[in-house]
Amino acid sequence: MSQDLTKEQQLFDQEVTRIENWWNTPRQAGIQRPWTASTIAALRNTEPLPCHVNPFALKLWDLLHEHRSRGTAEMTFGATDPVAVSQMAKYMKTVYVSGGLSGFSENNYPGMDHADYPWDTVPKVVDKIFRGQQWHDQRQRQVRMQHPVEERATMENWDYLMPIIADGDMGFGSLTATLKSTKALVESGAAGIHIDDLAIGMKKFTIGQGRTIVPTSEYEDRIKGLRMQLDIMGAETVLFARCDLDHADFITSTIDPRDHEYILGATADVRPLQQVIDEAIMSKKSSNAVRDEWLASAGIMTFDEAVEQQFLNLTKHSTKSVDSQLDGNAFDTYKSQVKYGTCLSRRRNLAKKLLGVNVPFDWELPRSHNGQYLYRSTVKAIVERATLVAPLSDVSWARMDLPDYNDIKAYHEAMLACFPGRLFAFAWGGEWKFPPSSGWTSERLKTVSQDMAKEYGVVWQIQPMYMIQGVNMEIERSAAMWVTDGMGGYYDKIQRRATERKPWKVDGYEKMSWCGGYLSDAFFAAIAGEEIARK
Ligand SMILES: C[C@](O)(C(=O)O)[C@H](CC(=O)O)C(=O)O
Repeated sequence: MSQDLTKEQQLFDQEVTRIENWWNTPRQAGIQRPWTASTIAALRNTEPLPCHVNPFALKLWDLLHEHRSRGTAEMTFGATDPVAVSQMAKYMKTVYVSGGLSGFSENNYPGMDHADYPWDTVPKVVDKIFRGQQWHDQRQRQVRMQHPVEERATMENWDYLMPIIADGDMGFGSLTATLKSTKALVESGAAGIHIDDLAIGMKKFTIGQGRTIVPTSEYEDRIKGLRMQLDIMGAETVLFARCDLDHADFITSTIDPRDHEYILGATADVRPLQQVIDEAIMSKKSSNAVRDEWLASAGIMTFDEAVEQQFLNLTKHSTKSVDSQLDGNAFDTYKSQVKYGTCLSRRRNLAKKLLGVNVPFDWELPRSHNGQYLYRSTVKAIVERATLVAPLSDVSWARMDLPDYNDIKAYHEAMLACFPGRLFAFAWGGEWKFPPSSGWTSERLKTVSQDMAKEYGVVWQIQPMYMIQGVNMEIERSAAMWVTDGMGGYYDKIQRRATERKPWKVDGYEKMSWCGGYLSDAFFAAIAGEEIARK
């Protein structure tokens, strides 16, 4: 390489200006970055590759904003098969690539969604779908161009090039893994990516206890990592900041004071939970039963609750001498002095000063086998995390399992109070019961998607993996039919119905257009020198 230092600096400065100009475009202007354009320029290649996903990402961005201004939502579901996606294009404008579904259907070692599949599983599925979409688009265009203009008006014309939103899970490890998986997703064709605050290797939704989140600071770093990689690539990819704190039972560490308010400790004089469980296992007792017993006896609560309990005890059992020292408003004073991010030791000191005694509380005692700390999830904590990462992300998403409608409402209202006009995403689940005790009525359920779009701006709503139940039922039906009715059944129930569909479907079913029959013929004809387009 030549050593023209002036030229090198000039090119670098030009790149910095290009980045600054890009950050001033309407799509980028709302993002508040903690780094400068020159930092990003220094992390770019000397000749950055064009980002082929950008038209799709901008299409997604516009679509979400159109929905926001109309008060409607894009409804889609997770798919891993490009053929299925080609049919979805008739009704929806985006497609979701679910990690759970990919791990279950695109993996040689399938299993429940513990995000334990190889980190490049989702990028590979995105790549497959992206290429499939391009091919369907090419196939349709070629069929249409075979017909004169006036005939084309009666033909189908689908937009197969639906922006893909991909599951980035928890970034799959350290920050460098987050950067790599973001890069792979963007290169594969992801117009949107979501990333969450679950702990790597600890995603577990199958049994009662298990959801583990990382500290706030680690979540913030993941969002920063993803955004920084998008900046390095010059990618318009939409960043969905998902927060999985709802129903979380554990947090991996106490390092971030912003989480201290929600970490649970034992207030009774008990032995460490894990020690008790280990002994139970040795003596062939049920660890679950022992655990439940321990939890019931340990006085598990947050530190603030322990302070309140101590305050109530002191006031109830106060003697004259204690009474004279204890301010009757001590707990209110305590509450007014602890703020978001006040660490445990300051809370302890303050409580001691106001109550005159040490408040018993130990968050080490309930730690789990893997060292996680017990955690109490609240809507307030979700809002705090979502608020923190909102300026760096484009869409907020509170992941809620078996959600309480009142929580959904409280979360979105709190966020909108800080960020009016914010875009939100929401994932519905499978086999949820929607009980009235959680704010659900059959009336509400009927229109909840539309209502959430209109009232809160939840513009992207998905059924992430569970639509596969519908697909399974169709396959089951076809399998039963084929086995009992054979070719006669296929002819009558599938072939005839597909080919006789009116109006004529470009997608197919005639002359094998759905599997590219026309397109192959066109290749042969063009090579032979025939004109294949009609006017
Ligand atoms: C959206 C999700 O990430 C997925 O992989 O589809 C899962 C879905 C689920 O387990 O219900 C998730 O929400 O974590």
